[in-house]
Amino acid sequence: MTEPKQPVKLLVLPGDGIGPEVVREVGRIIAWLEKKRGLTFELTEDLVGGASLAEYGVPIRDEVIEKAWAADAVLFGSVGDPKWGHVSFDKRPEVAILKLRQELGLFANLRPAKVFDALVDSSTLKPDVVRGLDIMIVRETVGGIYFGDPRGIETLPDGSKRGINTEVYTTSEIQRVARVAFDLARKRDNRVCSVEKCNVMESGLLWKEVVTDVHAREFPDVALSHMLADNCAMQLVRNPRQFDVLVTGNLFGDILSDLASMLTGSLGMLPSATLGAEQADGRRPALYEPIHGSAPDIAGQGIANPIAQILSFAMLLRYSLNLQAEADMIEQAVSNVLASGLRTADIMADGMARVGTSVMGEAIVRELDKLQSN
Ligand SMILES: NC(=O)C1=CN([C@@H]2O[C@H](COP(=O)(O)OP(=O)(O)OC[C@H]3O[C@@H](n4cnc5c(N)ncnc54)[C@H](O)[C@@H]3O)[C@@H](O)[C@H]2O)C=CC1
Ligand SMILES: CC(C)CC(=O)C(=O)O
Ligand SMILES: [Mg+2]
Repeated sequence: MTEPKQPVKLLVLPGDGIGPEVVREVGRIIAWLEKKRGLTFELTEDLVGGASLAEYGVPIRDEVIEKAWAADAVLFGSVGDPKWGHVSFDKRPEVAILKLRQELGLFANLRPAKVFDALVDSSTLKPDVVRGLDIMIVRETVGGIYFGDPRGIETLPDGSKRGINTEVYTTSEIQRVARVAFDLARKRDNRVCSVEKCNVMESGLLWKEVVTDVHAREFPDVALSHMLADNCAMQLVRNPRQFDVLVTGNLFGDILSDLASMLTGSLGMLPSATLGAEQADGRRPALYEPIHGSAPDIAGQGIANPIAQILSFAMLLRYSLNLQAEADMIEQAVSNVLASGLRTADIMADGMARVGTSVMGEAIVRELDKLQSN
C-alpha cells in the first residue's frame, strides 16, 4: 500500500455529547501534521445523530453517506442523546452509525485493547495481570441481531406486547470477518479465538463451523480456539493474556470490547477502526471512532478523555493512509503524556495530575513536537 494522494479527504462527523469535545482534540493533531509533517488534509464536517435530528429531522442524510463514500476515510465521534428518547426506533440518533456501517459495508470493527505501561495501576485488574496486554477484538458490524429480521414491537391480541430481534448470520458474512481476524493474527501472535454461543444459538453453530472451515482451508498456520461468549467474558477478567485476536459477532463484540476497555483503564482509552471490502478501484471504505458513546453524564464539562478518539485517528493514519510513522508518533506521544503523570478524570490515580479534555489534547501535541525534534 502506498502513501496517500494529497490532500487527504476526511469526512468528520463529531455527533453528540462528548463527540464534538473529543473530535476537537484530533483537530489539533491534524493541524500539527500539516504544519510539522507536510501533510495536507481536506476536511468536510457534517451533522449526525441528535445534532442532525435537530437540524434536519433525520439522524443521518443520504448526502452524508455520499460524502462518506467520496472521502478517503471517515472520522466519527459518537451519537446518542437522551433528549431523543421519545422518537420512533428508526429515527433514533444511533441509527446514524448503524446506517453508515451498513451502507458502506463496514463489516470488520477492529477494537484493540492495549495497556499503556503508565496505566497498569488504572486497570480494574492487578498490574501483573495486565502489564503488556495487547488484545485485538474483531467484531462483525453489519449483521447479527442489530440488523436481523423480523424485528419490532408487536401488539398481541390480549393487548400486551412482544419485542422481537433476530440473530442472523450467513456463511459469507462469517467468512469475510474471519479472514480479517486470521490476517491480523498472522501479523501478531498468530492466535485467534472465535467466540459465539453455539450451545444455544444456531447462528453461533454456523459461526463456529464457518470459522473452522476458513481456518482449515486458508489459515492452517494460525492457532484457532473456540469459546462460548459467557465464558469469554469471565476469561477476559480472569486471564486476559490468553487471548491474541478474538473474532465474534456484533452483539458479543460490542459487549466484550466495553468489558476489555476496563483492562486498559477506561472506556475512554479504546479506539476502533471499522473496515469494509476493497472496491474495484482499490479503495476500501473505513470509519474510525472510539468504542465509547456520547457519555451524556459528562458531556459539556470538558472532562472527557480524548485519547480513544486520538488513537482512532492514529488507526486511520495506519489503516487507511499507510502513514505508519505518524501513527507510531501519536501512540508514542500518548504513552509519554501518560508517563508524565497527566490524567483525565476517568484514569485518575493517586499522585497524578488531573487535567481536562483540551489540556490532555494540548499535551499530546507538545509531546509530538518533542518526538519530531529528536
Ligand atoms: N458508536 C456510538 O456512537 C455509540 C453510541 N452510544 C450511545 O451513547 C449514549 C450513551 O451511552 P452509555 O451507555 O452511557 O455509554 P457511553 O459509552 O457513552 O458511556 C458509558 C460510561 O463511560 C463514560 N465514558 C465514556 N466515554 C468516556 C470518555 N471518553 N472519557 C471519560 N468517560 C467516558 C461515561 O461518562 C459513562 O459513565 C447512548 O445513546 C448510546 O446509544 C453508545 C456506544 C457507542
Ligand atoms: C449502535 C451503537 C450505539 C452500538 C454500540 O454500542 C457500539 O457500536 O459500540
Ligand atoms: Mg458499544
